[in-house]
Amino acid sequence: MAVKNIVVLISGNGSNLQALIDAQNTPALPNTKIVLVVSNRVSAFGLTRATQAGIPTFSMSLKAHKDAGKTRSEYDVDLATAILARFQEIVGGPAATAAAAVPDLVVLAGFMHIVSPEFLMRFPPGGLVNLHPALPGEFDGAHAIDRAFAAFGEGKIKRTGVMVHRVIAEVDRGEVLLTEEIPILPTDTLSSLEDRIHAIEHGIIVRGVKLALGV
Ligand SMILES: Nc1nc2c(c(=O)[nH]1)N[C@@H](CN(C=O)c1ccc(C(=O)N[C@@H](CCC(=O)O)C(=O)O)cc1)CN2
Ligand SMILES: NCC(=O)N[C@@H]1O[C@H](COP(=O)([O-])[O-])[C@@H](O)[C@H]1O
Repeated sequence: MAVKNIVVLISGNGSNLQALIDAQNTPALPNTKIVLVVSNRVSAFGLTRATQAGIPTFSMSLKAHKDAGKTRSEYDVDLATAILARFQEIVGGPAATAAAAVPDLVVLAGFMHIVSPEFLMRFPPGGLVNLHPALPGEFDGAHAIDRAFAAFGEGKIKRTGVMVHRVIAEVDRGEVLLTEEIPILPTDTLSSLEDRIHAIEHGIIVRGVKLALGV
């Protein structure tokens, strides 16, 4: 069976990317290869992780696009175009087949940019998944862990969680592939909760990608 080619989008530390790097082409994530890592922040340490693993990378900054007088929509088109062009260079093969090549899956692993329909329409439907540190329908968007901890402090919740979901235009509302509840303990600080969530994320992202690829 042909190897499943994965592109990972990041914005920061890349600990979830590292979990995928470590799992690729192992029984946890069989017959897979991360072929490209892309960041919207040039300073993302995840780019270093990818380079250390021998994985090609590039970054594209929204700020640089805006400084050049380009719109957010133009950034999204340019980003998708660059991802596909670089992917086709890497995947190779005869020009005709290379041009048709698209990633088997694009994984948003801490990618802190809301992608527009102009971006999504350039990839196969269902071809992107996202890891989000909250339960379905709760704390959509950025800073989900902080918001969950604040809600716990107000007595509104006693647990939070993480999920892997398909990416659609509506943020964090795509089909849920995997979810896991995480209790919030009375002794928790924001930091201890973050640590427990991150540890669970590193497992669920691998299982979620495995599920999404059907490997
Ligand atoms: N169209 C979609 N785009 C993205 C999704 C999605 O489900 N649909 N998931 C997010 C990941 N994410 C939560 O899981 C998320 C990331 C970032 C933001 C956000 O508010 N970003 C701001 C910039 C914030 C910053 O730069 O620190 C923005 O894009 O203006 C919300 C949710 C990935 N994209
Ligand atoms: N809304 C998306 C979001 O908040 N994603 C979160 O960013 C972190 C990235 O960590 P990493 O760079 O170490 O993988 C992870 O906690 C992930 O759930």
